[in-house]
Amino acid sequence: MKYLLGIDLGTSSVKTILVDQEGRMIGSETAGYPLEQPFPGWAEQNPKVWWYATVAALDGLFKKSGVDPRQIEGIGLSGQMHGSVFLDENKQVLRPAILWCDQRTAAECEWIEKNVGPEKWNRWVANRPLTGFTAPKILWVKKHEPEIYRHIRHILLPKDYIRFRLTGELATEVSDASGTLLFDVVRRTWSKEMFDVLDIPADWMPAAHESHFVSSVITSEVADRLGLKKGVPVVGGGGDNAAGAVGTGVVKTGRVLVSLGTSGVVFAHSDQPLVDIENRLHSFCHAVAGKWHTMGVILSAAECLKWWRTNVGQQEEQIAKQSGRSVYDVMCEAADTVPPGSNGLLFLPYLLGERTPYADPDARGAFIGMTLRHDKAAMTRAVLEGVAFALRDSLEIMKQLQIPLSEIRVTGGGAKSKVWRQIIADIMGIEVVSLAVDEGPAYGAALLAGEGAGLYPSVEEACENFIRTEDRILPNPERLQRYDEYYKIYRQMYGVLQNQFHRLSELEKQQY
Ligand SMILES: Nc1ncnc2c1ncn2[C@@H]1O[C@H](COP(=O)(O)OP(=O)(O)O)[C@@H](O)[C@H]1O
Ligand SMILES: O=C(CO)[C@@H](O)[C@H](O)COP(=O)(O)O
Repeated sequence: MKYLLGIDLGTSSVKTILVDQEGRMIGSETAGYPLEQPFPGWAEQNPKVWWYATVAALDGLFKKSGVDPRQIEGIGLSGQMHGSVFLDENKQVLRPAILWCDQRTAAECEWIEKNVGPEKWNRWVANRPLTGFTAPKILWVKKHEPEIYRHIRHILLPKDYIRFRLTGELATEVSDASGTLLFDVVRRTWSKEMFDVLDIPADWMPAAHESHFVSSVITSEVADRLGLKKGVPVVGGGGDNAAGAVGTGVVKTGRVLVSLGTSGVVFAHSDQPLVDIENRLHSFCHAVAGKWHTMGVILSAAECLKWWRTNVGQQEEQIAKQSGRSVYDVMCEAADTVPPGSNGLLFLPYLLGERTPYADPDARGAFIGMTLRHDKAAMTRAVLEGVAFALRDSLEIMKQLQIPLSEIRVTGGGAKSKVWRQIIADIMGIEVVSLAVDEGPAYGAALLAGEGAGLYPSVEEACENFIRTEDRILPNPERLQRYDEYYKIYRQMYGVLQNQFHRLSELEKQQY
């Protein structure tokens, strides 16, 4: 039997999975790491920590699965997008990576807005500048850390640092490159014009390949250390959402991916490049060769539930321990006893600022409409609903763009909750499908490795052969109607509170 390895470098942990050539999941292992927030709005991680976690997870995976690692025929990578890893001439890490949810680059985005403007950025890179994207981070380092900037010779995206440690090669692929603001998404190549106007050396970014392409093989040292055979190919892989779309079979028009990870994503496949000229959504390359996708991203999705659990979930932790269940299951079951609409309570999930549809680093979260009747269960339900309302904002834009939306496939940690899946179906008004085996981006990365290693003729065919749907949840018409009323109010709340959010952020920053 031949095996494939998928590695997904998430924001909270790295997940490694082993898949056999028939697409069956053989085993998985994760290793976590912290998110550093040294200043309000900043988010960083040390790339070396990613690598140590990856090696630890792979050691655990091989030990647990009992599979001889020498039977592995290909490796695929996926990971959190947009983060920047700065390397010097010796390919040493110069500073912690600045992540996708880091909000420090508002001034750099403004500069790009003034000096480039929508007509050019739509023509060159199909996307507007956003604080999470890579190029503004480079400009920030140039201005605030000139000593570091002087030493930069290479810039990598997070998963591509793992590729570098596995293979010694500097490379990326089109889906992740799309989120740098330096990539011509329509022509699937780097944009010389954007490098020139931002005065960023083009040779700092690595070669960008199609996602199934094998650009390199593992080094002998890595083969020896991990017990792999020499020369195992590593394919391009994908940004976590594009790889997640492959891993859930979102490789056809009409299928939509909703990801409930740290961030929340609504992702629609497209056969042609579809540029939202108003730039409300991202227009990126898909990890499927010659295909694209349109995507809305909220910065804090399942992270809201994690935040809520961390701060108020001690009692639920105890119950979970005693009953051998996940604390999230305990919390979601309690939320299920509360009627839709949480008895008139709304939650705005902008705990990390926001991206879609409000590109606002200083947006903040809120509970709105509290009364003495509201208890913890109602507030938990409001958190789940608030995330779903925020995702519906992206779906509404997709409807305006006439993107076909026939079925939602859910993935990410939050998708484990049937209660949350039902809320998504009832708020979005579209059937929500979960998968028999949901390993999301890591599985997509493994299937891409299978195409690259020549085990499958195409990743689309592998998806159709191997991905099985399990649970189908239809929207309940009564609840949908009730949620429509709540959504009308939800939509107004950001506009109402925007100025107050900004003032609060200013006051908080003054204390540092
Ligand atoms: N059973 C569950 N029910 C609801 N939410 C869950 C459950 N298990 C995990 N989660 C949520 O999923 C999150 C982790 O999601 P994941 O997709 O692994 O994140 P990332 O890829 O961004 O690191 C947790 O923080 C938690 O909020
Ligand atoms: O910024 C984006 C996509 O544009 C995020 O989706 C990141 O890619 C992080 O993903 P998760 O760790 O939440 O999966």
